[in-house]
Amino acid sequence: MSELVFFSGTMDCGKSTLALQIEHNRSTRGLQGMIFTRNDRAGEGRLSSRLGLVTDAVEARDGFDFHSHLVRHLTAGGRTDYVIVDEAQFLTPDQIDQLARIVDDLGMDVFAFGIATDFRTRLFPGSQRLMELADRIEVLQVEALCWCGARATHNARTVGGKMVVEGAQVVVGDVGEPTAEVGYEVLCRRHHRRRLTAAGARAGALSPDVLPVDAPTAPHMR
Ligand SMILES: Nc1ncnc2c1ncn2[C@@H]1O[C@H](COP(=O)(O)OP(=O)(O)O)[C@@H](O)[C@H]1O
Ligand SMILES: Cc1cn([C@H]2C[C@H](O)[C@@H](COP(=O)(O)O)O2)c(=O)[nH]c1=O
Repeated sequence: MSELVFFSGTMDCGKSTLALQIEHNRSTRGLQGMIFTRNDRAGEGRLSSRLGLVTDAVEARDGFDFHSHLVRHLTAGGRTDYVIVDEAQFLTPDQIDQLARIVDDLGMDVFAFGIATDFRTRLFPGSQRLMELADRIEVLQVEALCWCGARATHNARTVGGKMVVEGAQVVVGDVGEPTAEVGYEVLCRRHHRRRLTAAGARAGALSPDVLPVDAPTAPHMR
């Protein structure tokens, strides 16, 4: 029975790497995949992983119809056994419905990869629809870590190095580039709520305002 599977996790937890591994394992067994993406950092029509692997993909622009694309391909004599979609959070709910139709009407597995929530901790519309329709939701096993060492569960956006909670939902960017105008950092919920990034924590530790270590501790803080 074919399935719509949503592989979800924070930024930088290995989603694109897993997409490329699934593609590799299936294609080396003679299966034929159709790979889609939208707004990959490596540019149009590319699916890239931070491990350095990259492959060509069909860019799903605004108004792109996945189901019609597959039907046209099959009608022209093409073959497709499974579908991979990276950066699925950027798709519209209608496009996710098209992916479900590919599973149900064309009998293909569809593997969709994406982050669930944006920098404000709100679901992306495409991810919300995937959660509503997917046969299975898989949370990636490799833990991206917050600077404090806890599992990172949320994505923070920084502008000029400072964490922000307002702005456009979609701004393509990367983690680990603190000098970029717009950057991202994965955090645990506690530090996302407190808006405390690694740079903020470092600055706090160096601040002359912090109490000396031998200062008496108030009872409620012990
Ligand atoms: N130099 C490296 N050595 C080993 N693993 C790395 C290296 N750089 C990145 N990675 C791994 O790649 C993961 C990011 O993979 P990627 O597929 O690009 O993530 P995602 O698509 O979820 O944003 C990191 O969590 C890390 O495990
Ligand atoms: C949190 C958040 C992220 N984005 C963008 C930034 C990246 O281009 C992608 C996520 O890519 P990854 O392969 O999962 O690292 O999404 C965004 O546009 N808006 C956001 O709120």
